[in-house]
Amino acid sequence: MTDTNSQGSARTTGAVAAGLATVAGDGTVLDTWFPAPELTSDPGPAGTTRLDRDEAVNRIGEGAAKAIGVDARRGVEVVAVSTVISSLDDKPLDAHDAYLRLHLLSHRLVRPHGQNLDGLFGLLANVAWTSLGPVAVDDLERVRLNARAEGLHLQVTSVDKFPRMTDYVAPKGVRIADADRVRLGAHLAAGTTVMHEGFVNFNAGTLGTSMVEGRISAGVVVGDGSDIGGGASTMGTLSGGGNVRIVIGERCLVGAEAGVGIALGDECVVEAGLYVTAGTRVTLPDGQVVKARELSGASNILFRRNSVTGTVEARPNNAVWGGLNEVLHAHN
Ligand SMILES: CC(C)(COP(=O)(O)OP(=O)(O)OC[C@H]1O[C@@H](n2cnc3c(N)ncnc32)[C@H](O)[C@@H]1OP(=O)(O)O)[C@@H](O)C(=O)NCCC(=O)NCCSC(=O)CCC(=O)O
Ligand SMILES: O=C(O)C1=N[C@H](C(=O)O)CCC1
Ligand SMILES: [Mg+2]
Repeated sequence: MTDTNSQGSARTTGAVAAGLATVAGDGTVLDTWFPAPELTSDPGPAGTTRLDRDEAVNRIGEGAAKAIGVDARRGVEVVAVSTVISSLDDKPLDAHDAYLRLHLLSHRLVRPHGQNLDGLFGLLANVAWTSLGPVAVDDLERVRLNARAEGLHLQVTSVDKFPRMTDYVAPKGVRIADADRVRLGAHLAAGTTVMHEGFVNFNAGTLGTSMVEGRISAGVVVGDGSDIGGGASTMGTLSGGGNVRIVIGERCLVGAEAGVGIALGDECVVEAGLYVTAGTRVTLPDGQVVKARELSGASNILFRRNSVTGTVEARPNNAVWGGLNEVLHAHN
């Protein structure tokens, strides 16, 4: 089931959304939640403006009237905003704009790599994500005491630049066994199941039905019908020197504890426990040895480490792994 909502080449489009932003005492924007972002070809000038109470109710709903205002316990003010992105090709302007782009991904309005995210990390504050909502890291101990004073136990689920996706967007047709494992900005197509060991970073995710028991790193895209086995790794490009953008094609199986540092075409299998890096020397059926990067994007290959010789081999993929177990995806 390939997701049809996503617009892979939305680069000339803009976006508009009304949302609720949390602003710390020093003016830092901690987050912005946009419940119903929209793409538009006629967005108007880029930027964020504050909405008054009536405008907020009109654009966001009745509850917005109560949601906005000062929250003394957390030392923040919640404000209603309207954010416009003139062109998704332009880099993000500020934190509101950055949050809107993350929402566009998780709402499946834009596919990974379908918009400019240059400078994103620099625009996002490092935030304490708590059971009472976002808190400025420097205010955390004071807020903890404020909570205790009211008999509340403040839970801090993470201190990070990205919140978990499901606190902002819960896309339909998706199961996520452990919500902490999926960051806002993940793109999960209907039919995707993310098990506890799975992980999905921002600007990454699935395009169709998939079982995700391994890690989908920032920028990695997994095609329809593919399975990322338990603890499997897809090599990232943000840190550690990886520079190949990983794409997993359709109906692939990346075995448990395996890893991929090259793109896979369709119908490929990587044996459990085998990490295929771009430089791995791979023996082909005719005895020729090539670097795995030369096979990047090729279809119908089974990669395995010969358990007798230790040689990594690429063979025609005759391993009929049977495809996804439909029962695990049909009723998401
Ligand atoms: C690589 C494959 C796909 C191979 O499977 P096949 O069905 O093609 O092979 P097979 O039937 O086992 O074997 C076919 C022939 O090849 C031989 N053969 C197989 N692997 C070999 C190897 N590495 N080296 C040398 N020979 C090998 C067999 O002995 C057999 O020989 P003869 O023909 O002479 O008899 C598999 O081993 C594998 O790794 N599957 C991944 C499964 C997986 O990890 N799924 C994700 C689950 S996720 C999960 O489990 C979650 C749990 C967790 O969290 O960890
Ligand atoms: O989708 C599920 O639920 C899965 N359950 C299996 C399990 O619990 O072991 C693993 C695969 C997916
Ligand atoms: Mg077999």
